[in-house]
Amino acid sequence: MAAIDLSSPARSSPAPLSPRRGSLHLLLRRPRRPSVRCSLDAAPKQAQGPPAAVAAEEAPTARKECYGVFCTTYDLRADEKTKSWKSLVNVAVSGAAGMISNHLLFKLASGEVFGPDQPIALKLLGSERSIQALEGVAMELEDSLYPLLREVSIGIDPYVVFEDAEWALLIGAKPRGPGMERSALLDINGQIFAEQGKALNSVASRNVKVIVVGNPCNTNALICLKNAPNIPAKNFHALTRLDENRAKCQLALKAGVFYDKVSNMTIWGNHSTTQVPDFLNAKINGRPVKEVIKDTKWLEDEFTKTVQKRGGVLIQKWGRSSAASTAVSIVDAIRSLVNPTPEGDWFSTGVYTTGNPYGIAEDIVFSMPCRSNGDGDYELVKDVAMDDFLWERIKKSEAELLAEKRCVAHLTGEGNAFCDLPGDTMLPGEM
Ligand SMILES: NC(=O)C1=CN([C@@H]2O[C@H](COP(=O)(O)OP(=O)(O)OC[C@H]3O[C@@H](n4cnc5c(N)ncnc54)[C@H](OP(=O)(O)O)[C@@H]3O)[C@@H](O)[C@H]2O)C=CC1
Ligand SMILES: O=C([O-])CC(=O)C(=O)O
Repeated sequence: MAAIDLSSPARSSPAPLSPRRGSLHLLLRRPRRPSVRCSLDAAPKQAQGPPAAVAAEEAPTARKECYGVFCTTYDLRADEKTKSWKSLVNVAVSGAAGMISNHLLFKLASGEVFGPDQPIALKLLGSERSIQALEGVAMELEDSLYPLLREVSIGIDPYVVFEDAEWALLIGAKPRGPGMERSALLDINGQIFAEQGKALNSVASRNVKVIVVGNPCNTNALICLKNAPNIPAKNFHALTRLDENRAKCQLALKAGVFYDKVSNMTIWGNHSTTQVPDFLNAKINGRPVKEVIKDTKWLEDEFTKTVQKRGGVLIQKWGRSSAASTAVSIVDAIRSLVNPTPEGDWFSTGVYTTGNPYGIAEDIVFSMPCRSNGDGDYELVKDVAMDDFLWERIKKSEAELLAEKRCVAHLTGEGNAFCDLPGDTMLPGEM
């Protein structure tokens, strides 16, 4: 159990009668469920009475799961300002007390991700290790007075925290420590993602969109989707948007243009040092990169390696891995799915390969170029050029992912694991 004192006076004090802007729930183990909610779709009877009083009458046992003064609810439809808002979106975040989340959560709550008329419920997953810190995160969210942030809950059981999640941003994962074999990391983190996949399968929205950030993110995403057979495999993503952003930045620097002039940037493959930043299809000012940057040697060697190892160089400078830019790239990844892709452009995301038009091995999670019409779904881009240089590198990343997959067969329901990982491949942060 989490080290939380549910009998503390702060949590057992009566719910306040004055309306509040949000609610914070503390979620522990099944079968406890929060039943006091702040909702835009409040039932009509709630709309008629004093909201806090209704909550107190209907959910006496829920009170103990609330956190201090946050145990209240109210009818947002009664408020002129919020009447035109969309209905609440449920966003679950794991590793919510970690560094990336510390940037991301405030962006989500501000409205810059889902839009200014999209109220949001944040469901934060921590662990016994982090639950105190998570309370601190939730308190900071409350103190930020974000109008769109209508519900915050924290907990350590994914079966509770992921309930009804429409987005699951899976960030929490054990970092690879000194001397730890990559196969051990795959196993430890794979178990986390297998459990979270099962939890999503049981309790999340049937159309939940899942973005796996925790490394090794491609194989973690594969494990997660294999453990969630009732959720479309297409809904699972491994975050490679940070790599795309890094690649755009390097091309812009070399061409002497601002980075908004770089488009059609694909990262192919694994979020590792075998990833392939594609300069064959990318464009600068609408022209093929190779027409603008004539230094082919730079593109093939320096550009490719710089992008592959950017994370590691940053760790050497900072002493920790990219957190702010990763959070920004998660925002970009979500925005690319909830807004139509600009005409002629695309974005990169690690997705399930089954049915891909490129000839990449089926049944792995591989970063590829995608477009969206803004409904949360995507299509793979078909008209991309391929040459020997690009294809050779794609095959190397594919081989790495196939080896990772063999290594986690025990977690994907495919028999006994057999680990023969290529020795020269690493996470971007390892070098
Ligand atoms: N795909 C990408 O582009 C990128 C991915 N990453 C990856 O994102 C992940 C999170 O990074 P960041 O937020 O900086 O990391 P932090 O170390 O700050 O946070 C990671 C969180 O993971 C959780 N965790 C889960 N299991 C364990 C475990 N066994 N041991 C320790 N912690 C665990 C912890 O939360 P709790 O105790 O609550 O579970 C912790 O708060 C890492 O895997 C990192 O490699 C980082 C940058 C880019
Ligand atoms: O290896 C890490 O943890 C960091 C990482 O993924 C990156 O910077 O791309």
